[in-house]
Amino acid sequence: MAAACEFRVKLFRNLPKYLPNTYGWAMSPARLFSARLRTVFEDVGHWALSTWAGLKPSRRLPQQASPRLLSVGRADHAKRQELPGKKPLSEKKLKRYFVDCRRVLVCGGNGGAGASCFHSEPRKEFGGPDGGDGGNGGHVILRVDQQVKSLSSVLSRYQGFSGEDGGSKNCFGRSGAVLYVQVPVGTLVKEGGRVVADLSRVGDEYIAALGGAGGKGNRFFLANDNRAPVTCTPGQPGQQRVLHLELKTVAHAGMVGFPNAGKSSLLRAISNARPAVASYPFTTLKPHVGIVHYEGHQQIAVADIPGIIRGAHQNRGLGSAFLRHIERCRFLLFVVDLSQPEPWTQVDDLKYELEMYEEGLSERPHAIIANKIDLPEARANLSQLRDHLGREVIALSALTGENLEQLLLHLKVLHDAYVEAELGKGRQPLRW
Ligand SMILES: Nc1nc2c(ncn2[C@@H]2O[C@H](COP(=O)(O)OP(=O)(O)OP(=O)(O)O)[C@@H](O)[C@H]2O)c(=O)[nH]1
Ligand SMILES: [Mg+2]
Repeated sequence: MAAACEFRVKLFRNLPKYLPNTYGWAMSPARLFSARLRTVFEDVGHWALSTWAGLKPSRRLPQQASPRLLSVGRADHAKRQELPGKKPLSEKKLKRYFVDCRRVLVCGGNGGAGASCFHSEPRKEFGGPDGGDGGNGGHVILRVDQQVKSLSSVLSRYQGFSGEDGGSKNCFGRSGAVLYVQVPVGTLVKEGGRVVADLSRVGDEYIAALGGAGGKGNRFFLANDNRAPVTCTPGQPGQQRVLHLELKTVAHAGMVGFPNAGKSSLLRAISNARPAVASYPFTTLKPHVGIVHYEGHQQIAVADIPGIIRGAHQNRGLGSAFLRHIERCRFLLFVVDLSQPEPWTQVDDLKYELEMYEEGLSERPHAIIANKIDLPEARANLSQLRDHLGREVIALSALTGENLEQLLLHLKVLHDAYVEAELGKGRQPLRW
């Protein structure tokens, strides 16, 4: 099927001519990146299109073209990529699978009891105490697993494995195995409203409940003044805790915008994520993360956050609960519907809501994306928006794919700046 073909678009050496270099980007002539997506800009004459299977001679690149690679997707093409016969899950169903809060009762395993018995052998009257100790109960440990994307697989109660009882002939009981609970990256563990752990990196572990210590057998109590102790102790019960797990989606970039601004359409256009798109507000009910692939196996994770409206911090619309997913995003993309009158008010409102949620959140590195440039009223609003904001705005259309390459390039610039800053602080940058 033609739509399923992988396309690669070769970007000419003279790309800066067509992309306004208003960000002062260092447009390196070297290979910049290639995003593994399917659609191309057929309307840009200076872009040539090649597929591995069958090149149209008229569309072949000229010999002098540099081998810089770039490709981007287009929302309407993206829709056709869905596998035939496999119906995508509706947003409502997806929401059921996406759980970002969980209350969990965790109980460590109980310790095994110590044994009380005496050595018995023919012709050996006083064999002495030989009761072994009980095994320790197993801990319950929360462990970050990159494959787990929501807290839906986390149960409401976990009971750790108990240790075995001690036996005769100085046999010690086996300790209970550790019970691992897999949680997604970005899980916050709270107890009584207090944050006790922040599992933000792959492989992070937190001991949620300690296993109880095993009891002592009577052999343990053997002493010079007591050669035949009968005392043994029971195992201790495991620790019990009620924990609140909270997921904060971890992605490089977070898309923030009013409902219907086209965030989901944009994510579909630049990545393989498939959030639902519809013309009614609050279509998206849970965060979606899409991966944008660049050359050299570099990946940038972009999160589509449900729509935010004015007064979200007072629980209007879907409320501000989703803003916590933005907290972990390293940089933001403010998506504005350019076809609406006075689109700059959207940016102001979004920044205000972010600021009300957490001070300084709106100051994160960000870009302003003006979507729906294909509509005639949007074109008229663009210069006004630029004047009001006094900064560069990336005007594009998620529907037609117009100017998506500028967003992809800027995304890379933001990502590179983040990586540099993290390395400068001696920290490992987030890798998807
Ligand atoms: N003309 C035009 N329509 C667009 C464009 N992008 C999105 N739309 C339309 O805008 C409507 C809303 O798009 P969505 O992607 O669902 O918007 P959203 O921001 O994810 O909305 P919520 O999930 O409700 O927050 C849909 O009908 C899209 O087809 C665009 O670039 N041009
Ligand atoms: Mg949406």
